[in-house]
Amino acid sequence: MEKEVIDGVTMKRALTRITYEIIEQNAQLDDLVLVGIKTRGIYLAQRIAQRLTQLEGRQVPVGELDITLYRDDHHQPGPNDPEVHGVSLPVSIENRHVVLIDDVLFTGRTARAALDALLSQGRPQRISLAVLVDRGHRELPIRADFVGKNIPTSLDEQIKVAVMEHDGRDGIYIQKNS
Ligand SMILES: O=P(O)(O)OC[C@H]1O[C@H](OP(=O)(O)OP(=O)(O)O)[C@H](O)[C@@H]1O
Ligand SMILES: O=c1cc[nH]c(=O)[nH]1
Repeated sequence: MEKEVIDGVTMKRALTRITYEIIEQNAQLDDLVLVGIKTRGIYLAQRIAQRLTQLEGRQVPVGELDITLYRDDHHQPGPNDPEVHGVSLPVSIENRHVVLIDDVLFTGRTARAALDALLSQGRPQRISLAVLVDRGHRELPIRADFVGKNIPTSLDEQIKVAVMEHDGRDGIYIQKNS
């Protein structure tokens, strides 16, 4: 059974805070490119871009990465690395500051695959990682630069982020794997 741990209003506030932090760290918003990781990271990237426009009056390009986990058991960390299926970047990332955006950071394997995919497209000046939820249990030396919520979990739990655009509601939920 799933339990709501963060409601939609609090989730929106966390995204707004991440947006402010990105602004603070980027005097030159001209150099910024946001890249969302499928599925929900793409919607979160679009929302942060919209908020940036509202707050700063600037349009920031948003790209997409399609990365699928190849795991025997989707709920447990496994030995197989995620696979990159698609990279869609609206502008060159050469010498830009790329902020990768995902909903959940767990083992870090998706983020690592995303870094590989980005670096195959050019040489950004810098790559940062923004996640709505850091649930711990890293298997690689990867950390997020911008974190919406740290939610400590056990390995038999799963974090589900719901976004209005895909799930018809906003919120963060935790459920026990059966
Ligand atoms: O740090 P990791 O262990 O790699 O886990 C994090 C990834 O897992 C989820 O993706 P999922 O494969 O469930 O795809 P989805 O976003 O399309 O649901 C989540 O959206 C992250 O991309
Ligand atoms: O709990 C988890 C782990 C990986 N990906 C998720 O979306 N949730």
